[in-house]
Amino acid sequence: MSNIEKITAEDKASILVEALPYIQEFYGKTIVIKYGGNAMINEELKQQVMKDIVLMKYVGIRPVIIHGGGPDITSFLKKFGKATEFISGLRVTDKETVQIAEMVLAGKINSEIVNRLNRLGVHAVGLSGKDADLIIAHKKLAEVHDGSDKVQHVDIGYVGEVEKINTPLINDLLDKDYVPVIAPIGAGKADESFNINADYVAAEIAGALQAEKLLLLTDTKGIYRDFEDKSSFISTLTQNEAKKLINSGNIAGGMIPKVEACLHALDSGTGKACIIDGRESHSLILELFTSQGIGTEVVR
Ligand SMILES: Nc1ncnc2c1ncn2[C@@H]1O[C@H](COP(=O)(O)OP(=O)(O)O)[C@@H](O)[C@H]1O
Ligand SMILES: CC(=O)N[C@@H](CCC(=O)OP(=O)(O)O)C(=O)O
Repeated sequence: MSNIEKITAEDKASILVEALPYIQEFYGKTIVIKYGGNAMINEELKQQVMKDIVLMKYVGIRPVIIHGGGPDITSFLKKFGKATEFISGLRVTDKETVQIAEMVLAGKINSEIVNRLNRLGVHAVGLSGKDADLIIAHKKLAEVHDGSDKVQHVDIGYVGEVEKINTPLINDLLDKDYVPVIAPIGAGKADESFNINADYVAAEIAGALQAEKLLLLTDTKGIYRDFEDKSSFISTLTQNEAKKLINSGNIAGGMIPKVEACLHALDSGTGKACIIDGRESHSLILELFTSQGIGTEVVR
């Protein structure tokens, strides 16, 4: 007999009733979810994440999905014979790379997520930053930390920084009951495309919408003081500690944009920002509808 079969009818009812205060708290609220490429591991997990989003929608939450797809971009670059390089968690992006990134993010991953959500009974709409100028962007330089207080700025090509979000478009879609699914490609003013780290896009959108929460789904339990030491898990990370850990190199690679994104989202009016484990079954509904705090909450 599986564990779920051992749960009595009374247990099942009390699990549902325990969710009631959280359902009331989030009813009508906007929650921005960043669905990272490293959390898109297998069919079962992908489908669980989709079901969690559908459940959120059906209990009256306004979910907005920003997706990544870094590992898929890397494997397509390889097929085209192109190498991958990251600087401070950002992909070095030449003209061909931005075309491939746009093809993979807007063409492949976005439509896959939209289709899955629609099959599960919500009306999802896929957008890239170019649709109705959803994301206007300009060039971003990478910041390289060398352990001292000095920061070096490095040109990494067609990597963008968000300049403006078409907030009314997202609100219109939410008001009409659609679930927006957004690919992190920015529209440049000279007709160029920009590849933007999805964490930054999610933060800008969470701020623009004054979202209740920003949830970043990734492939670790959250943030560690020392990534090699699993006993150094941090459940609440302050801005001061974040800065120290980035400067010392303890927060590195793809975790840097995530932490910066959380701090920016909080600064621009998002209620809460959390990094949670997208590899854990139903991490979204556990985070939202139970008292079980999972992941790392970033605070000012
Ligand atoms: N201090 C840290 N705590 C947790 N993860 C860290 C830390 N420093 C670096 N990382 C790395 O950041 C990764 C998450 O970023 P990334 O691979 O870009 O994920 P995603 O595809 O979800 O955006 C983790 O898998 C881990 O390797
Ligand atoms: C500039 C930059 O790094 N862009 C990212 C965009 C995709 C992304 O953010 O994907 P994940 O969320 O899966 O990491 C990239 O090219 O990988």
